[in-house]
Amino acid sequence: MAAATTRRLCATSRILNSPFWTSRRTPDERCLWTSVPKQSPIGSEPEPESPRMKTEVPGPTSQHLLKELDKIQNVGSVHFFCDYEKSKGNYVVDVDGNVMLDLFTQISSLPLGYNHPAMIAAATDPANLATFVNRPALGVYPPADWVARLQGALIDIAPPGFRHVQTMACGACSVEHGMKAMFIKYMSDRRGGAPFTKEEMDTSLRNQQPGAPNLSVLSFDNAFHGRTMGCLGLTHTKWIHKIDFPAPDWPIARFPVLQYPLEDFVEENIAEEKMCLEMVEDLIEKWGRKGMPVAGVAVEPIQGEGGDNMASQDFFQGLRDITNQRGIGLLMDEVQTGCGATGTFWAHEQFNLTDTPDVVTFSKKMLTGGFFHKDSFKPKEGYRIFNTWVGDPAKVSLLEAVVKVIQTDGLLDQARGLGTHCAIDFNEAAIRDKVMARLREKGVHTGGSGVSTLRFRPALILQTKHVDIFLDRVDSILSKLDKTA
Ligand SMILES: O=C(O)CCC(=O)C(=O)O
Ligand SMILES: NCCCC(=O)O
Repeated sequence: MAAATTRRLCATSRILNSPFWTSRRTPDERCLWTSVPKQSPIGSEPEPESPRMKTEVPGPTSQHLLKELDKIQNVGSVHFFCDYEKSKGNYVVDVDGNVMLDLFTQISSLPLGYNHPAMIAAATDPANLATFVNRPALGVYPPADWVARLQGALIDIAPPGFRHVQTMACGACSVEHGMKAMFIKYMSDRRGGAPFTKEEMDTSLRNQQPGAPNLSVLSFDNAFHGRTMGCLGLTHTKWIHKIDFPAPDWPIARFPVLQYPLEDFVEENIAEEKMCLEMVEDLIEKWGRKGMPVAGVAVEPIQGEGGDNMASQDFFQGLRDITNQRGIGLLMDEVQTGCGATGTFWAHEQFNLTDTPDVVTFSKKMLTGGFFHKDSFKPKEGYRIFNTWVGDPAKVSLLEAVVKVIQTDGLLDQARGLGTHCAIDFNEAAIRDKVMARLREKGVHTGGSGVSTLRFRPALILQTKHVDIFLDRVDSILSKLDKTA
């Protein structure tokens, strides 16, 4: 009994102990949002009142489809098949008719839940038809309204201090090109404005120096920045993501491992963060001596796939100071934390940095990938940050609708504490997995992360009543675990 009770208390204190906002929360605040779509999603049906389970999950229809899909591709990651027409608001409906409260929302990528009327309206607006039908090579043939769309959907909600944005297709693509922007800036600074030499141009084609310089990017233990080959060099969560793939010998620093409750471990946590920052400096020196200078540092404001690991604003200010002093880039990866998930549009706003990061990447809830960057990180030549699509205007028009809802419904004003970005640590992965499975049986869909963490990634339209449904289910599950512990 005592062990499970401690687990529960730890979970609660973890949620309530974000290092970012201790000053503006009270102990009984819950992380919730209180806005809902003004109309019902598709058709006239409202969001379901509560979960309704008909079968186990995956149910028979999902299991049949899994077998069929397995004939075409690996299905090792598939949880269940969904009915996206019937899914509404905070509820996902699977192909067996199970109605589940969705607190994971397609790995954190549905800003307004399922079938939000504002998004349906944008998708069916005849004025958007040409955008949906004709996917342009945006970097070469942008549509006439592209500047206005970038302004309305992206620049208007850019983190403070940013006026430049580059769209991309997905999160990894965004981080990959964000890294390129840091390399371009690093080399351009060191060239001091001189043009490329013929030797640089020729050697670049054969992956040789000086055209292909031996630069590195520093990342952190338990970081997740995507799965393309460059991004994988920064990703250190699970071996299954990395094994068999060549990876660059780039420096990896310790990400602070804070002790909770924060107020009981003030000195220890300060010392931990200081040690991590010293390690960053040491690694930058060491890699410089190895002939692989560090051109930038990549970090998530909250490590997402790695288990919702957080650090204080002092730690992030420390990173900004170190990178500025050394003339190298700071890439803040907001793929999972951006678009209001933490109660501000961008999580790093809560760090009150004295200078902005150089690059801020986004995707997931933003629907389009991309990155904001400082003016000085805009390449001087075309085709350097480029591919055929460089994003998709159709996604940007949906994002415009999302941004309007966030603003008109005041979703950010109604966030408490960490907004929707919450997690619970369990002592063991097996217990976390058991709780997640029991929650699913009771109609609440959550996600795992880190070693033994259960994460919540609901839509921004989550209300108190949804949090109550979760708490009711989890209490009953934990009290049963108490009895068997
Ligand atoms: O699970 C996550 O946090 C990251 C999801 C993702 O982008 C991936 O697994 O490639
Ligand atoms: N990074 C993949 C996570 C997917 C899942 O937990 O289902």
